[in-house]
Amino acid sequence: MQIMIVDDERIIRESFFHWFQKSGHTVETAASGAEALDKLTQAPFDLLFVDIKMPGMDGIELLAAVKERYPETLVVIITAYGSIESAVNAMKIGATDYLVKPFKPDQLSLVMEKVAQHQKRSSEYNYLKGRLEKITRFDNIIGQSAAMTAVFEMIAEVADSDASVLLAGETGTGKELIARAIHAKSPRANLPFIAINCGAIPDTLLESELFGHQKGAYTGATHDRKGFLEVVGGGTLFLDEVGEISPKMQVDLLRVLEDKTVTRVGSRRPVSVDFRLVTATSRDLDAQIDAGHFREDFYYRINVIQIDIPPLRQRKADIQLLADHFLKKLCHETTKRVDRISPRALQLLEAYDWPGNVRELENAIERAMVLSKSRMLDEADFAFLQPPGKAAAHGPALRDMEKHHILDILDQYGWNITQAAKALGINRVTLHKKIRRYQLKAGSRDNQ
Ligand SMILES: Nc1ncnc2c1ncn2[C@@H]1O[C@H](COP(=O)(O)OP(=O)(O)OP(=O)(O)O)[C@@H](O)[C@H]1O
Repeated sequence: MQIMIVDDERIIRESFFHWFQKSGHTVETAASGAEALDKLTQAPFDLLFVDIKMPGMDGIELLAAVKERYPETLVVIITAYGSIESAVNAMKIGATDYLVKPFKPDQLSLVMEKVAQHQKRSSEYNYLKGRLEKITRFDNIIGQSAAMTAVFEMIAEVADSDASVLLAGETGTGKELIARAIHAKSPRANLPFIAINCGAIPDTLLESELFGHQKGAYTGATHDRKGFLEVVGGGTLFLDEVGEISPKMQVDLLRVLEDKTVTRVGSRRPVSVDFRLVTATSRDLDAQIDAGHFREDFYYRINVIQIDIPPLRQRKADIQLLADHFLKKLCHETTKRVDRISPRALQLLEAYDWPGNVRELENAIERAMVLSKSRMLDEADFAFLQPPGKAAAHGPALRDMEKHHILDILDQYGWNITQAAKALGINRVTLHKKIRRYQLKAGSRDNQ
């Protein structure tokens, strides 16, 4: 065990130190409550022996602070004969046991037995908690908020059918993960799952990727090639950012969905196809329809069932679970031993806005872990997260200026993404990312 002795009397610290070191424990000492708290921020401790009477912060105050910040750390109170009452009070606020001075080694052994029993009970508790955690995850999707539980239920309900599903949610909310879960729970689970990000591929390439082409259809088409609509062969086709598909291709896809046949580019011979369609969007398709960028008939075809995935800031109950999950996952993938997040750091994570949602949380945990020097991630490890509202305190932030400039250019080019991206000197994918990040919409200038 990692043990710390907190006592202002050097002789007590030293006698404990030798006794525990002989028993094979790792021991640290601190001469005051403040020193103990400082050491706790540097490394985790399993057990603290704390003298009640100390100048400055006394043992009871230290106990309260430890229980608040490090609830898993056990505390044994050391008290003088005659002040047992305060030791009993200490037990009420979370001490595991108490030891009366002066004491003999076998009394210390008895206390250690009690500590061991306590640890056994808490590991049983953690085991049960682990089992509960299994219930709060659904096919690798973590969540315990009411919103995510409703999403899990929807997945289970729709998986069996062949109905087209539209997943609507901001970037990084887990749409692809959910699409994969729908496929994994469906009767098509043993057939391919193909994911295509329609926002990242130029239109002509997307056409040839989806529909395939006949030899000679264009320069460079040196042989016949099947598109994904054929290759998917009975499986699930996931079209991410479906709002980016051009109106022409929407018509072509609508035909495929109605006829269940596909005609390769440059060919006239239709081939039968079979697949289940799952699509996702981070944009408001209703607004896109109103703006004339998205076809209503195609929309109804892909949106037989819609699952809305709420942004992370609207399901704070999931943050701790997700943060622990990523911590465990990253620990497993690296050699770094970081296994806890301090309660204050968690408070900070819960207060943050998460514009990039779960993906941003995963990246934040990874970044904090790489830089952290202790086994526990603390508030300071997440200093790179801008607290909500802080940017506004110093006039318009760079972020706001960028947002308004992009909106100006988009309006100027009638929301033609290709032309606006060119004018801004960035590529289309980057522009789409910024539109999503700033949640820009046609006509949203009026609400700025
Ligand atoms: N509920 C969750 N549980 C565990 N991991 C999650 C969860 N939601 C998202 N993730 C993880 O966050 C990352 C982003 O998820 P995903 O790619 O599914 O989001 P998305 O909504 O499809 O994003 P985009 O719209 O940008 O494509 C992935 O690494 C994914 O594994």
